[in-house]
Amino acid sequence: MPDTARSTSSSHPHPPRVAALIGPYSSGKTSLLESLLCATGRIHRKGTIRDHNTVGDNNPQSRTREMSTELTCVQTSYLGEEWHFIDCPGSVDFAQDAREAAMICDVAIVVIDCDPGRVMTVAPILKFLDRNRIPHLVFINKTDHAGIRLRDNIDALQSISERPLVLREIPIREADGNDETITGFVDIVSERAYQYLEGQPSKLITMPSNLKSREGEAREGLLETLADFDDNLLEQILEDQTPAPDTIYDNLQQDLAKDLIVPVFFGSAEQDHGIVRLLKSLRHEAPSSDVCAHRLGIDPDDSQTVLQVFKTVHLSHAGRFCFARVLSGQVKNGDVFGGDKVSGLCSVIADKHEKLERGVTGAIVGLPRTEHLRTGTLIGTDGLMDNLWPDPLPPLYETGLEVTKPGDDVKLTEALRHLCEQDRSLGFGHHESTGQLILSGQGDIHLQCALAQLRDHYHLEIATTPVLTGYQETIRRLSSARGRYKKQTGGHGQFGDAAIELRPQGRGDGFEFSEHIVGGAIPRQYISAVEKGVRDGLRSGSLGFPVVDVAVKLVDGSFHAVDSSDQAFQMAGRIAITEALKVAGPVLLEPVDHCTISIPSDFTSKAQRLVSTRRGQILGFNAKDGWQGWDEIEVQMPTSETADMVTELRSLTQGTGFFTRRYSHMQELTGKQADMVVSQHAIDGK
Ligand SMILES: Nc1nc2c(ncn2[C@@H]2O[C@H](COP(=O)(O)OP(=O)(O)OP(=O)(O)O)[C@@H](O)[C@H]2O)c(=O)[nH]1
Repeated sequence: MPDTARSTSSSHPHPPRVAALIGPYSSGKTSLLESLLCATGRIHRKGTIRDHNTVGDNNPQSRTREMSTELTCVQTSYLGEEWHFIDCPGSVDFAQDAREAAMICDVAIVVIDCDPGRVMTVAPILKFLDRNRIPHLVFINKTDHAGIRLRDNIDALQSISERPLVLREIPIREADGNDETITGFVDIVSERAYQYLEGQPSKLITMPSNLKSREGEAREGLLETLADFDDNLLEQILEDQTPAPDTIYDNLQQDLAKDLIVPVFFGSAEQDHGIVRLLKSLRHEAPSSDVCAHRLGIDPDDSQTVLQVFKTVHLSHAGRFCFARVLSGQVKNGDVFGGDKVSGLCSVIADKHEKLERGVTGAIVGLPRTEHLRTGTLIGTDGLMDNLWPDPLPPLYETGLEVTKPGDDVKLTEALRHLCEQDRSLGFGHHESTGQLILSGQGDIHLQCALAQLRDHYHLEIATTPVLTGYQETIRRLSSARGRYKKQTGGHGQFGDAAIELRPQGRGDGFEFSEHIVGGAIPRQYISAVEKGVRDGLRSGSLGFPVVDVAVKLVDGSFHAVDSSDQAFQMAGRIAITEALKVAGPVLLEPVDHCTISIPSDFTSKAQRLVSTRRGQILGFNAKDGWQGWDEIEVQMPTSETADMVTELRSLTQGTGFFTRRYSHMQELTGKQADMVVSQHAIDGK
């Protein structure tokens, strides 16, 4: 295969390096992995997505959905150097896995579709890489179609990338009917031209004469960008000197390692176009693992062995199984990390685990049966270390869960704990006010995959239920009522009599109980029983919901020397409050969330419309801090409207919009909507 980069190869091969294939949904990451593995000899025949026989996407969920739902790590070697490629899911539903993988990689290969209309979908990924200073390059995939306009893609991409893009090659085109197809490329550092050949490596050809000026222009652009970060190079350019190729390569290597530039390549994973070009650049320019180690806050020359765990799975044959990158030293069986003694160390090649004697610095290793390690753990043989690992993505979508077989609750809790360890962006818990068991995640597909795992791996039968809203009720008017409880059934009777006044309190002021009993109308020992009865009665008001923000004053009553008891006064309190509530102007309260919606500015007006159709109130909007080209809208919106908002928000914003939410306050709900809630509640309660 022709060497499209430097012909000199380093006399000291690099220790293992890690490249994460990351990018929007369906941009071709799994196909690119297949192509890279074939080009490096790890596999001899490429599988296809259509035939469900690719190395990546090898779990049942991925195969069925024809989309990646989890990470695939594969080890290979290229020209004597070890590489670990990680195919990351592209769907926003599985973004957590992609983020964890990006954190430990030496370079992220951002794979995008060759479609300027879809470029925006990569914006959140670029933001994540930029914010965490993760070196990355772009591979524009699917350039095998006719009529491709690379320039439009690059312009659109530059408008969302904080780092300057550096074009590494330009296309050679040939007429194809009314359109043109890309038939090769010119490497603008070596200034060599290559023609793609079907099923074979690209062929070195003479540079087409009509491309010379375009190539010169592109090269000038590349040098100018590099000179922004190197004064010597700037001087050479100003003095009209031609920099030596090694100077350019050194700049490319250093600037990528410092995450100052984003080199751009193009090709076709399906046709194997541009793959060797990409591999050669990775070989020469991707930083070593010490850059990643520094980024994660450790000294790679530390005398201890240090591991960063980036993925946890639960396997039937290996218990809790952690994927970790060795950031310093060498890991071997018998080493102790915190409370965990390494045993059964293995390499990870997709779903195959092979015994490993030692994992050297830079390598990805598998650690079976761990007790204490979790995704995000940074740990050395001397113990736990401080960590710069990002927080998990906040939940955006929810469903209610119920086991259909009685007695499965404990098993379900354990299974959910496993799933949430595997994917930190999943969560579960009982709703504070409704008590409903809620599973939360990033979107509908995310939760569907979790449910499929509960069914297939944990053999649990689960029903999903709509998320209940924690409605409450309160009152508008003062009222008063008397509750008399009297039973005479021979022998000891029951007698309690309590008169109360009920008044509304301010929103959020809660419940208050006081008494103004004079002349011993109710003996003191029964007053707390009345209060208990009142509190019981407030659990379900006249609309059927818990009553809040009311004050009750016990003002009068009577008792019987023999028949009165705690129980009788509790009943009296309960009757009194039920009667008082009926005439106090009951009103429904619904919970309201404060949401911060983040969207690229192009979509701000669409997002504002979405807020108003969902009964939201816009409190203001601003440019999103540190996110050039993005806005942030502050909103108050009923909780019942936010539960599934992400689906609509994504469809309006090419999958880029997201939000955070927190409970804000309760607000009155009246009219038709309130009537619907009350009548539905009455039906459900029956
Ligand atoms: N024409 C063309 N199609 C491609 C190319 N690469 C991938 N595809 C097709 O694009 C679709 C998605 O490819 P995948 O490799 O599964 O994409 P992905 O990025 O791994 O998908 P997710 O991980 O689910 O985000 C499949 O139908 C591929 O056959 C390419 O270079 N050219």
